[in-house]
Amino acid sequence: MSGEVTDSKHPAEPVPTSRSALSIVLRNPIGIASFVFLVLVVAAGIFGGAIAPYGPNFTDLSLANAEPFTSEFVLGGDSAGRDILSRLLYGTRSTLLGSAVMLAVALALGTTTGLIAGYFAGWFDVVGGWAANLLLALPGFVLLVALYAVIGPSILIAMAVFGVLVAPTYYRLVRALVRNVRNELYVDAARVSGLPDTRIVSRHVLRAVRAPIIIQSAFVLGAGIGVQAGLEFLGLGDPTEPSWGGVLQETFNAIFIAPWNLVFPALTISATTLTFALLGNVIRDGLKASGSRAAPLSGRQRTSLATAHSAARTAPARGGAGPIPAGEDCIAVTDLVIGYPTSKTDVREVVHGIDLTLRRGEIHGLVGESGSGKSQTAFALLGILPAEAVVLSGSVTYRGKDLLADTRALREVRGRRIGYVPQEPMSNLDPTLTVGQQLVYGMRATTRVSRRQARQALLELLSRVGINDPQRTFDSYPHEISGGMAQRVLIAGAVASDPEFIVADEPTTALDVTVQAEVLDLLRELQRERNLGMLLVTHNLGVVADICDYVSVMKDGAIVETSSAAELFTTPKADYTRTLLASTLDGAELRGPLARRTEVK
Ligand SMILES: Nc1ncnc2c1ncn2[C@@H]1O[C@H](COP(=O)(O)OP(=O)(O)OP(=O)(O)O)[C@@H](O)[C@H]1O
Repeated sequence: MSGEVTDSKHPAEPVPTSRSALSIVLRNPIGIASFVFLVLVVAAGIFGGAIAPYGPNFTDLSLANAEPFTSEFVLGGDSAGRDILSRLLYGTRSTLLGSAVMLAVALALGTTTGLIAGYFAGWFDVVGGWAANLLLALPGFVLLVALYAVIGPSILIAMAVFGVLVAPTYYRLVRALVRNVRNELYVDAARVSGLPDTRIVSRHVLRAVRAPIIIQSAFVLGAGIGVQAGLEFLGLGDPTEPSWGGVLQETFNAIFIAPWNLVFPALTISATTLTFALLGNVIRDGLKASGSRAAPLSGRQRTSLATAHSAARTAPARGGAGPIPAGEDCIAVTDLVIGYPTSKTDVREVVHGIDLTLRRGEIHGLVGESGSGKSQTAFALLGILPAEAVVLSGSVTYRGKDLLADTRALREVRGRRIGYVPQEPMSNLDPTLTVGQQLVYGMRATTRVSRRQARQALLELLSRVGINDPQRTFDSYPHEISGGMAQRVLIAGAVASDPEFIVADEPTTALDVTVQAEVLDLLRELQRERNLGMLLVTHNLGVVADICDYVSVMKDGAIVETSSAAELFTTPKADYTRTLLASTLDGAELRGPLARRTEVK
């Protein structure tokens, strides 16, 4: 086998999900080329004076407008007889310095104000918005040219002013990002936990804005070099200092005498500008890829991973569900193995070859501690595993078809013959549509009814699932109904297509205790009325005792015991089941009252 297979107890190194900008650059050929080029430019900026063959103002009039590649002047001479290569090398430092000043000003001004406006909003946000709009509306280049009369030939001051003009782009970016982050629940949690705003900003908010700022800075640096060269080309730089734009101007003036001499300063400026843009693109693409979940494997990679994995497996850890019955009225899960790739050749197994049989008319509980693989099993049955998950082996057989292998068969039965009740009712409703719109849409996608018929049937169903004012709920948006109502709505949606089976993934976890009991009653009633088969995923043994007929106990991705609910509670077979039963508080001895403190210090 090409790669090592690891199990959940010995996980391999996780696929990295966030990387530094430098490591992203060094993993990409364009990134490496850009990085090397920029290192050379910076080296030229630092050591330019030492490596230049001549001084910046060395003049040999006999070499005025000398052609490139002469023995004296490698890149030719300008109209005053100065070496173009030496002047470019000397000019690199001022070019980089100018761009660095511009970037520092733009970053300091734009990022700080964007942070304050995004985080605290209020009047600062209003004033900041106006100021940013005003600065963006100014014609920057023209303004810099006009400023020449005031500030004189100082390219550093001109670039600092340009930094002020660029600051609004940072302001807008940072403000928008911070506004998104400040509404996140983890920021609220940090706030209520008493962290001061400065800590919240540095710990949570800055992290979110760091990557976009780096990307933006690459583009801004490129633009800065172009603008600086443009100003110097127009003669607004210091005439006594060599600069890239200055050399461009000098060679441009002699374009009809020595046209080739223009090529090298032009190439230097455009290649550096382009390199910053490429670097920005590489970092952006890299961060996008690493910020998303691990990239799903291709079909071929999945097949070879599954084949290699099957070969490496020794014995399936089957859950003891007994022989799998053939027949119309059941869903049979056989030897299901699910894993998550940790690389292209390695996989972490999270479900280890389980067997499970769901029959119509029965509620089958799937119980186990958190992380034992209950949801993964339920998702596999519905074909809604995360994109990066791989079904390494096994089958889910329904009416003679393997739903894992036959996607068409899966599409035909999912939502029609097998309904789904999710764990988080609110996040499973689209906030932009009314409850009625999405219920009608869902029902018409799975059954052949007119809009009017669907509406009528759904209003009756809403009433059946215990919603007091079906019409009002039907016309409401999800945020206008309670969590309990939302779960009833989803249950109504799941049974609207008259399915044979329902997969319910912890359907009461997100609800309060009284509503939980009502929803469980409702599920039991609907199951009996419609002779439904149900897979009920739960970590609550009380729920199992309440409504399940059969139960499978999962531990570490394997089923350790399957039996009737009555047997499970009276004669549990597996040690783990006994531990699980012993760990419930129900029936435990009451603890005595707290001892009074008699001593007062
Ligand atoms: N997208 C994913 N990538 C990698 N591993 C995952 C992913 N989703 C789930 N897992 C792993 O699969 C295992 C089983 O997860 P699963 O969600 O099925 O547990 P569960 O029993 O339903 O737990 P809970 O009751 O807390 O929902 C866990 O170890 C989990 O870390």
